Amino acid sequence: MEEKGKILIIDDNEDVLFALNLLLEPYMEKIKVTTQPTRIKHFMETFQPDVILLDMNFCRDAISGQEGFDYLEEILSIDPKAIVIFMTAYSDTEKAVRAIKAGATDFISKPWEKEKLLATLFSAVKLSKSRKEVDRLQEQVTALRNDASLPELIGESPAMRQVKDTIFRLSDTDANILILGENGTGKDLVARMLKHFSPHATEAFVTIDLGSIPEQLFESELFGYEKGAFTDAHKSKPGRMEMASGGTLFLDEIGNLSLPMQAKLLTALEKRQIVRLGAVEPVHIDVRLICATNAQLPDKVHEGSFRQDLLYRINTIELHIPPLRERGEDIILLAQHFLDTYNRKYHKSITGLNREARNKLLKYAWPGNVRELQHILERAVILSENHILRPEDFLLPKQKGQARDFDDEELNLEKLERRAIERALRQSGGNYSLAAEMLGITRFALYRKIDKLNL
Ligand SMILES: Nc1ncnc2c1ncn2[C@@H]1O[C@H](COP(=O)(O)OP(=O)(O)OP(=O)(O)O)[C@@H](O)[C@H]1O
Repeated sequence: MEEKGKILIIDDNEDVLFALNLLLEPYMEKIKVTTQPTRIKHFMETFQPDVILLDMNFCRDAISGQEGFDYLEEILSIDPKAIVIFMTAYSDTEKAVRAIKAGATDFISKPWEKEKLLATLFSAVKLSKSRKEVDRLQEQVTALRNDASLPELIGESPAMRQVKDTIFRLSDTDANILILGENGTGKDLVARMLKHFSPHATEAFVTIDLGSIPEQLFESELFGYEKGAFTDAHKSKPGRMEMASGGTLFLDEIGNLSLPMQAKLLTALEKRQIVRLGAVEPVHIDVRLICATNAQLPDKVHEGSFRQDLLYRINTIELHIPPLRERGEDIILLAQHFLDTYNRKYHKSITGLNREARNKLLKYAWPGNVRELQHILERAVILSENHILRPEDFLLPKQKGQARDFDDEELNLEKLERRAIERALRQSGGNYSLAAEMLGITRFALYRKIDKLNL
């Protein structure tokens, strides 16, 4: 079916306007007619026509067509992408050619042939709609690209070096990647890095946080909709998958997706096409998929709340981001990094953290990971009056599980020592010097104890 559009007709002859209105009414969405070309601007602003049908001569007996050219110029100065069709006298081919050169889209001759007139108008409406759609998509892509300022991924611990190596090794692939890690470990940042170092680096990067969109909006967000698909759909809108086409789609918190939505997502990924809500025709999509979750997806598969086939589709490569408590000195590197950031932001000049403050951060278990560290540093920078941050500048919540390693019942010294060493090694990310410092012994003494306890 041909697409209906809004047509503005400008002609000084009322009979022509009447006849055109009558003829076109069944085929068009809306029609406005006027004998006064001086009202062009008003109609363009209030009616926003898809196509303007413009007569060439307005003064009685005028034949030069110059007025038509003047009005065309005015229209294009208001909207350079306006679609204008000239109406010319039958024999005026020369003027018609001139009109196209001046920026008109097409012309029709008077008296018109109905079929030819309709065909010309339908293709003009189609052109207008696709121009508007392309404009909207381009705007969205530009906005998304500008948004992609990439912070540095800080970390030199073995676990983080491995993450960085994997990101670089994946730089020339298109494989679907599943990023796993606790909340706040940097999954979003890693997804952006993957895109930044991929063949799609300059294309769109579109994120959708499946944990935050209500179930009933899932389809319209992901697949888009056509005008009139539901009560509030006043105009058509592409979904996130369509916007990401040619680039990267980042599905955050994929573990939160309900089973019916998992089925819809899987179908779209398998068929590489989506159908907008209210549309009939499918749209081809070509996206590189990156997903992230803090959930144990294999457990969810086991209990029947996550589809095995969807897991296979999204986890071609799995990338594990370690919790902050296992990254040792990275905690200090990150603290220094956030200190610099917030010094700049709040115009402070705190130079660093003293030894006790560093130890306090190293011993804490960081359930909220890097995000929690970032907030703690921001608060410390704002509130501290010291030149160097001290332990009292960091108000760390008391942790429920903190005493578990040393529960009240346990008095056996060897067991206590073993647990303390194991915990220090875990928290230091396997760095012996740091673990020794945390335990308050020398590196040499630590080696001896590890040997004695057979750790
Ligand atoms: N290694 C890092 N270096 C620098 N900044 C980091 C690092 N890791 C995380 N951040 C910062 O910490 C904050 C939280 O990171 P991010 O949002 O990527 O975590 P996430 O794992 O996606 O969290 P969630 O699971 O809650 O979605 C962000 O401001 C991010 O820029």
